Amino acid sequence: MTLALALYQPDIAQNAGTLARTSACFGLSLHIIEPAGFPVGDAGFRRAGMDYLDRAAITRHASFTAFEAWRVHERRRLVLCTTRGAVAYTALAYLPDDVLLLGRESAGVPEPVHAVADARIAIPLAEGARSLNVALAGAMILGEALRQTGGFGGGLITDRPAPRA
Ligand SMILES: C[S@@+](CC[C@H](N)C(=O)[O-])C[C@H]1O[C@@H](n2cnc3c(N)ncnc32)[C@H](O)[C@@H]1O
Repeated sequence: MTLALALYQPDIAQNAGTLARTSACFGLSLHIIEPAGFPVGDAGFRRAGMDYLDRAAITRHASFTAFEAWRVHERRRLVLCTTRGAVAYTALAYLPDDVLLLGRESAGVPEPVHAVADARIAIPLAEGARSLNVALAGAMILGEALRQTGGFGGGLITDRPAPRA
């Protein structure tokens, strides 16, 4: 099993398309928790996802309740990425089948979703900064989770320094 990304009621098609492309590039599934603020076939979604959408494993869940039924059945942890996170994203020990949940652009996630998460993580920001773009936050957190769990693909030949010429 691999890590998975989940988007809570995403508002902006281009961000969701970017994250669909990111998921496809790392062979991960993307879970969209509806309602989204755009039709999932939206032109902006397709433009940002490009031809990677053909290989993206996207599941749409009609509600958070439906998403939770899937997740609990799969016995995966729910890791909420939130500006209100109690733990720095580099301090969490990720599991290879964690689901990384990103909140909606306009409002994050509601309190009951916050409460049900197994872990709540944040990317620490400079004093006074409110939040990152959701796709950038997802990419940073996914990078750390893949690094820790050995999830990067076979395209990486070596992580040793190149020999001197
Ligand atoms: C634009 S932000 C949401 C802003 C919203 N007002 C809030 O405070 O939750 C959209 C999503 O990106 C992710 N995100 C943005 N900045 C983050 C950070 N510094 N740490 C963790 N997640 C972040 C979270 O999943 C967040 O719900």
